[in-house]
Amino acid sequence: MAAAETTDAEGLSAAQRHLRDRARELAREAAAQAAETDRAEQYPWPMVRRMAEAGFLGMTIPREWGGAGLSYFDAVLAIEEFSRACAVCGRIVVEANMGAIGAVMAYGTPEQKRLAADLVLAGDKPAILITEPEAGSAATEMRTRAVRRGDTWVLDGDKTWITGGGVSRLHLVFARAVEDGEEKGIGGFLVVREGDAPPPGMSVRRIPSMGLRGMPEAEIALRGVAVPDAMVLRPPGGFPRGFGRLMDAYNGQRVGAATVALGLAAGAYEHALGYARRRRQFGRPIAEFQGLSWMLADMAIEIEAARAMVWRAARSAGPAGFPDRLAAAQAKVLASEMAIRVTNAALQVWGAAGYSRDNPMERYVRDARMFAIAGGTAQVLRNQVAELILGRKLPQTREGVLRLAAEEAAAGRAAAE
Ligand SMILES: CC(C)(COP(=O)(O)OP(=O)(O)OC[C@H]1O[C@@H](n2cnc3c(N)ncnc32)[C@H](O)[C@@H]1OP(=O)(O)O)[C@@H](O)C(=O)NCCC(=O)NCCSC(=O)CCS(=O)O
Ligand SMILES: Cc1cc2nc3c(=O)[nH]c(=O)nc-3n(C[C@H](O)[C@H](O)[C@H](O)COP(=O)(O)OP(=O)(O)OC[C@H]3O[C@@H](n4cnc5c(N)ncnc54)[C@H](O)[C@@H]3O)c2cc1C
Repeated sequence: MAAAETTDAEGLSAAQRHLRDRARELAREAAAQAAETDRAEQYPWPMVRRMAEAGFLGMTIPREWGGAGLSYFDAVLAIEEFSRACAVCGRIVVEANMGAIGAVMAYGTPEQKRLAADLVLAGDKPAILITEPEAGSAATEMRTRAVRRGDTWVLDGDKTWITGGGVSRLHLVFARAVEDGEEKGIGGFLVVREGDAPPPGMSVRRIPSMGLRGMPEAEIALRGVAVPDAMVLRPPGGFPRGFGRLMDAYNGQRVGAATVALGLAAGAYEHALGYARRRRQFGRPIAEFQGLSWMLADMAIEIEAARAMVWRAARSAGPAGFPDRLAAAQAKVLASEMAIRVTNAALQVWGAAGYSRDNPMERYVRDARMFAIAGGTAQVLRNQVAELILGRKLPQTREGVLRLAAEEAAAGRAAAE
């Protein structure tokens, strides 16, 4: 029988502590460039190369494809460290280990896996294209279509708020699959940018955003983009179950996004704690004022609670190898809302100095804001948590609510007869 692995008080193995220490070390370089990345609104390519060389991109890719074969939990340990220093870097590590790359590694053909693994290990952060101008939370109402013409699928539609638009090479496009004139369900289509220009038929327009300014967000128009049949990602159950199985993979990225929120909150808290000890008013360190020390205490409590939920979600990988849907949604709601509160409180501790753009606190506040919106808003994820704990579908459309009411009325009449 194999000896049980020794873990520390946090439940981490020696290898996991080493991974975290390595990430912490490299995150010092990430910290040094974070302000300039934000100011210049430029994707941090030099840092991407450093993270790729150090093996932080593609950690979760199985060894047979050249990755490190690490778990989502291992990846989470590294993502928190990068996000404390530079949330843009943290998000790059998320998308180079979870989401689209997770879906390809789970459902892809050997050729698709080879292609995706090579791109990510060389420094690509894949993009996932779900949202559309008229289909945000209601993602299943997407209109983008992939129409089969022989061995080629032709994509037409508009995607928006696509993270990495213009810098990513691998794109996982969610679209309605139409074969023989009939809609079959929602599928995943892999589109690769080979050179500097977008692939034929794809155009990209950057959206100016509030935070995480080193990471481009973009509108992406797809006009007759040709995808060979060999680049269609076919999860078990085919197109009719395509959306659900692709979302299974996306639950991993929800945990990743929750980790970035956790990391940046922890980074802001550390800056606030240090400042509260140093800064003196009324002849005393400001940390001695109960109004402030309780704020610091609440920050510490909230961060620990979020970390516990994020770790639980990351460790919950189900049969498909992805984190559990309920645990992922719970962790993301808690961590994203916590990050907004904690970064705001941290800025408050700094007083006017926190409000200056010479200081990282205002960046932390801006960077924290997106996580309760992207990847499923806090409201929509609460709907999902409610459905899963109640064990029933809670329809959001008017038609769905009316249908449910009619079904319940019919069941009531049948019971009375
Ligand atoms: C799921 C929703 C779009 C609600 O739409 P519907 O009410 O039409 O859909 P459902 O009937 O609830 O679901 C359809 C189908 O999918 C399965 N499903 C849904 N969510 C999950 C999940 N998280 N994990 C596994 N399976 C899931 C569901 O069971 C159904 O399966 P069957 O057909 O029964 O097999 C809406 O609730 C929603 O999630 N909206 C948010 C959309 C979203 O998250 N967009 C993210 C875009 S990417 C992004 O933002 C990146 C940012 S980042 O930094 O990560
Ligand atoms: C920084 C950033 C990065 C992103 N990256 C990506 C990406 O890489 N790929 C991608 O595909 N998408 C991406 N998105 C898009 C993101 O997934 C959507 O913004 C999100 O799903 C919400 O859609 P929406 O913005 O259209 O809001 P809407 O769906 O229009 O919602 C507006 C408001 O209504 C609420 N609401 C809507 N429906 C309900 C309901 N049923 N119950 C209760 N409240 C409800 C919402 O919570 C929200 O407060 C990103 C967004 C941001 C901000």
